[in-house]
Amino acid sequence: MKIAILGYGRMGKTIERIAIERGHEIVYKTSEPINITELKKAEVAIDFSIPTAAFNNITTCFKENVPVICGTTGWLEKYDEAVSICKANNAAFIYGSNFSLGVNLFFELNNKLAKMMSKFNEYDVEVEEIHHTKKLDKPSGTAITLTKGILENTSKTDWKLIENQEKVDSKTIPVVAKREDEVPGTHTIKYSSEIDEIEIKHTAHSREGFALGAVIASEWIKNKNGVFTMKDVLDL
Ligand SMILES: NC(=O)C1=CN([C@@H]2O[C@H](COP(=O)(O)OP(=O)(O)OC[C@H]3O[C@@H](n4cnc5c(N)ncnc54)[C@H](OP(=O)(O)O)[C@@H]3O)[C@@H](O)[C@H]2O)C=CC1
Ligand SMILES: O=C(O)C1=N[C@H](C(=O)O)C[C@H](O)C1
Repeated sequence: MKIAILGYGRMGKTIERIAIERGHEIVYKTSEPINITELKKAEVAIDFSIPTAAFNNITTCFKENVPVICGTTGWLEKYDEAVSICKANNAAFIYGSNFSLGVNLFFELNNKLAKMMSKFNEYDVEVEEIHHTKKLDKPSGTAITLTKGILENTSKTDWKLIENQEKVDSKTIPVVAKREDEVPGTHTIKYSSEIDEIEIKHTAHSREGFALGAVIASEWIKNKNGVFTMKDVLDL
């Protein structure tokens, strides 16, 4: 396939390598606003850019009828608007806060565990994410997806990013975001009672899984219209 890479940073470069290994051609790569003539050479665009650029990038692709895989996080307040523009243009779109197979399995496990734990009030839940110090957004998109999974499956009603070990009320999920040198991405869900703790954790060892998932999603979306998720791609 002919692929455009929007955002040629850490992820863009990893995606380029994996896409070429899988027989694809990178026809356009940029770290600047889109050049439409260049974009039109592509059969699919993969956006791993920055929070302030993602919405413009993906909606430009919708208008030019280039399917988009978007992994950029930190712009989700505009997700619903993006979906409307996608549908209005009969375009194709996948946003994923995390494209790795492991994390998408972890999302399912998190939902199931939350549902199970919802019957037991003696446990408090906490979400923690750790990422490298160059990450622009906080909490991570993955932590937000995990938190939404807990909200959908328990009686919790809200979440809050905790900066200084502050306490939250019993209806709110505390989300802790830590930044450490080169960490690619670690997410932990912890249920604690007076008696014990139950913890599930996903640790990414590199960016390979995110990039491979994004390339697989771009292969999957070919000849499709509509708004999809990695759950559709992986048939989970
Ligand atoms: N969904 C997932 O599985 C994953 C998502 N991510 C997310 O992907 C995004 C990118 O991460 P990462 O590669 O580590 O970040 P980087 O900072 O390494 O890369 C971002 C790139 O986007 C460029 N950029 C700036 N403005 C634009 C623009 N208008 N259009 C296109 N590109 C632009 C930056 O250029 P410059 O440096 O010149 O500003 C930079 O090269 C983040 O939001 C991150 O959270 C990361 C890993 C996995
Ligand atoms: O910025 C990153 O690096 C990552 N961002 C994504 C997120 O915000 O969840 C996915 C992954 O954890 C790495």
